[in-house]
Amino acid sequence: MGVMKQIDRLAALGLFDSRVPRYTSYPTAPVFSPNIGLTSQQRQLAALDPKVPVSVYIHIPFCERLCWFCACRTQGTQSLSPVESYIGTLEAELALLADTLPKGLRMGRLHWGGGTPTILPPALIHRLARAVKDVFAQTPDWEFSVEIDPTLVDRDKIAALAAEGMNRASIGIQDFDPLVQKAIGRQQPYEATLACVEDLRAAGITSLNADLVYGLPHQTPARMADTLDKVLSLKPDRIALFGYAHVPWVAKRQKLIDETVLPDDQARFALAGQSATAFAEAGFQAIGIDHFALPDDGLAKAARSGHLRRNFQGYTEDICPALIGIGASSISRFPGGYVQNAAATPAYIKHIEAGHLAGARGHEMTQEDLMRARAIEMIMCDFALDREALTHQFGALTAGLDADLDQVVARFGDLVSLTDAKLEITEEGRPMTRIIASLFDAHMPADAKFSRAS
Ligand SMILES: C=Cc1c2[nH]c(c1C)Cc1[nH]c(c(CCC(=O)O)c1C)Cc1[nH]c(c(C)c1CCC(=O)O)Cc1[nH]c(c(C)c1C=C)C2
Ligand SMILES: C[C@H]1O[C@@H](n2cnc3c(N)ncnc32)[C@H](O)[C@@H]1O
Ligand code: MET
Ligand code: SF4
Repeated sequence: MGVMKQIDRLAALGLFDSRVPRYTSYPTAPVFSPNIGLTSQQRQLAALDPKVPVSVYIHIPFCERLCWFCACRTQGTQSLSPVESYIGTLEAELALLADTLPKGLRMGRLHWGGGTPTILPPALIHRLARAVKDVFAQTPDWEFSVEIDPTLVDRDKIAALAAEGMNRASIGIQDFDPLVQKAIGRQQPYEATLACVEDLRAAGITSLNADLVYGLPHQTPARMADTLDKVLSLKPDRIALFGYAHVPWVAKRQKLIDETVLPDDQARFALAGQSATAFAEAGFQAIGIDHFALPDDGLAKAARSGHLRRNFQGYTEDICPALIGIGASSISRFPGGYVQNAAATPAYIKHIEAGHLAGARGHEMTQEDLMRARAIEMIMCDFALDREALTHQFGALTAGLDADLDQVVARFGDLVSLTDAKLEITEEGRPMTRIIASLFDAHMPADAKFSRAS
């Protein structure tokens, strides 16, 4: 089928009109309830099995510059004093966690995200790392990943992170074109990014991810081609390519984006396709809806063996069943549900200073929720819903999906195939993945104002 024909068909099925979640969790964070908070958090932390290692996520909600396109929970600061005081609050939260968690719990993974963790000077990097390691002993195969802003990092910071054990890194790039950068309020020279990558490799980083965004103002095929060349010349192991989510009603700073120069539906679709082709030609394997990885990278191996998972950071090969989120707006995932810390930094600080943890919203999972969460995760990771595996895990409950499966087939026809064993999304149907996943979402709010599906 020609490109135009495929796009028309997908458009008629709602590709450009649908507003659906990205399913980094199910249920998604917007439907968490304020009735599930501190009490649930304390109970679920205390109930963790100390023999099973956890993942730990720490959120640093500060940046030196605020990029206009960005929908992350973060605030701009020109001074280090709120950052230093925030590290003190994280230390206090970690001490509260130590009082609540079972003794002997270890971490298999540590991730620092944001915002911009590399806003921390070396002394604060060491302080925070020490506070985490005081509470969580490390497993022998412990991994430590950090989100790096190439324009706000230097050799001393990289050396400090490496000394604390950082072995993976993710750098923000978004786009290298000067006109695009100007239109998103983000200046980032290629040379500075290259120097950062060289420093990271010299410091022993074996897995390097680069974040890119398509659908930004002024992006054209020619400018994108140049960005893609530059990104590939940095030799990342993984690439995340996100579709620009324009949600100025959520992220107020996006009001600075000139909507008249945003690529339209067809142009966005073409930019995504052009990028995927360039990555494939460079030897990258496509992973899920928005990631690419070299065949030897752990993410590609996990995808090939059916062990890819989805969490708040996107796709992962992380197998730890629990994730403890620390810091403002961080979400913890427990075997029985989710709890999110107070989202605004001042509110988060108030909770911790009052001497208790900061859980403010959440969701406790029923068996039905757990079954649907796994079904949606399978669709997002494998483009397939393995009915046999689900039935093996959840028994008769899985029959509750039959009506949804019929609806998917009725709506998407030969873009999917359904057998007793599994539902599969065809290559051509893949752009519809989030929309198909949403048909299994029993918590989808009627008035949802999510970002677009394409
Ligand atoms: C690094 C930044 C983050 C990205 N996702 C998250 C973070 C911290 C996780 C996250 N994103 C949203 C929520 C919900 C509630 C909240 O606390 O704000 C959480 C926990 C919402 C959200 N994120 C994006 C949008 C458009 C929204 C609003 C609702 C929706 O449309 O789903 C956009 C977005 N954020 C990130 C990416 C990669 C991305 C879009 C591709 C990173
Ligand atoms: C953590 C990563 O999330 C991506 N990111 C941040 N904000 C948005 C948005 N509005 N739309 C798409 N991607 C976004 C950037 O690529 C960043 O590096
Ligand atoms: N803040 C960093 C950057 O923009 C990391 C990615 S965005 C959370 O480069
Ligand atoms: S893209 Fe990174 S540096 Fe820019 S505002 Fe978002 S978190 Fe901060």
